[in-house]
Amino acid sequence: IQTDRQTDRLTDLTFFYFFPHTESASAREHQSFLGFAHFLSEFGPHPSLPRLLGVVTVQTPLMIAVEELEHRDLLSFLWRCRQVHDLNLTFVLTDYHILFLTQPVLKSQEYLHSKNYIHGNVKARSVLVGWDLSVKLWGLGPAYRRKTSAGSIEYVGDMEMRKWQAPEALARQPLQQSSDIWSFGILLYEMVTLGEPPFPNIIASELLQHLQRVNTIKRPPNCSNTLYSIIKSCCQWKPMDRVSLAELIRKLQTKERSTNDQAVLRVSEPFDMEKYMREAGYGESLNYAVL
Ligand SMILES: Nc1ncnc2c1ncn2[C@@H]1O[C@H](COP(=O)(O)OP(=O)(O)OP(=O)(O)O)[C@@H](O)[C@H]1O
Repeated sequence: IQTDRQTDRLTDLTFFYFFPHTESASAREHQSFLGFAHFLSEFGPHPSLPRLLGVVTVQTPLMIAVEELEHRDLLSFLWRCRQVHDLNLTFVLTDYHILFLTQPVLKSQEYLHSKNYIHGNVKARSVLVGWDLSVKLWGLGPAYRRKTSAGSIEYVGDMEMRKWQAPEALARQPLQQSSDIWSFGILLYEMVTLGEPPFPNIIASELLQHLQRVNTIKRPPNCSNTLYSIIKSCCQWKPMDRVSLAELIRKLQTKERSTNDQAVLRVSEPFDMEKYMREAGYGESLNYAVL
């Protein structure tokens, strides 16, 4: 871990995490911030993870500096892609983009799994998008919290994570690598719908019972057969029935070469943040500060 002596080398393409956030931050939170920095440094560089540029440890505010990805998180990027009339933002997404943009997410999952980590928080908000549409997987907070809870059974306490979680996680069983595959299927759903919340009509606390009945996620409107079949191969109730990571990467690569690049994904309804928060499950935890 580097010290603040390195900061003058950092460029303006740097995203900083600061500590403390509040004056009442405890010593435990201080340790946890440094622990998280150390956790990030253990991964080493990978093309599909944001680069850790340095950490200020010797004086407050403590800082973690990571490579900045200019379009920020994929969820807000998807919302901006709805505004096709906005001349400053001329991105239009097709199935091709979905197949192409999500492959780095799988590559970073593969890397984490090879190091015996489960990401546990795969969703559009955990993915960062660069100016050149490079994509990197972030959102490693829950993986760190699981590591520090020393092998106790991980329970998805946070309501706002539930809509992305595999049934076994909702049922308070330990996460498996294939739990990340389920969440990847939900991420594809978010992309096809340009950032709609998954399971919009189901209350997050009742999602497990819902999945017990239907076993998978409903086809989103306008979703192609190709994409829906990939989503379903990820979102299988039984972990062992889910497609493997290697197979999924192969599938995406093959489909990317043959898919229709013409049909632009669109959403007719204007975006409504309050509705999103409610339907994504944030409303139940009253955590409106997250976005
Ligand atoms: N390296 C980065 N480059 C650009 N934007 C970033 C970067 N890291 C975070 N952001 C932006 O800041 C927001 C908050 O990031 P942060 O990592 O604090 O998320 P969080 O809600 O705490 O996530 P978690 O689910 O990991 O707890 C992200 O949604 C994203 O828009």
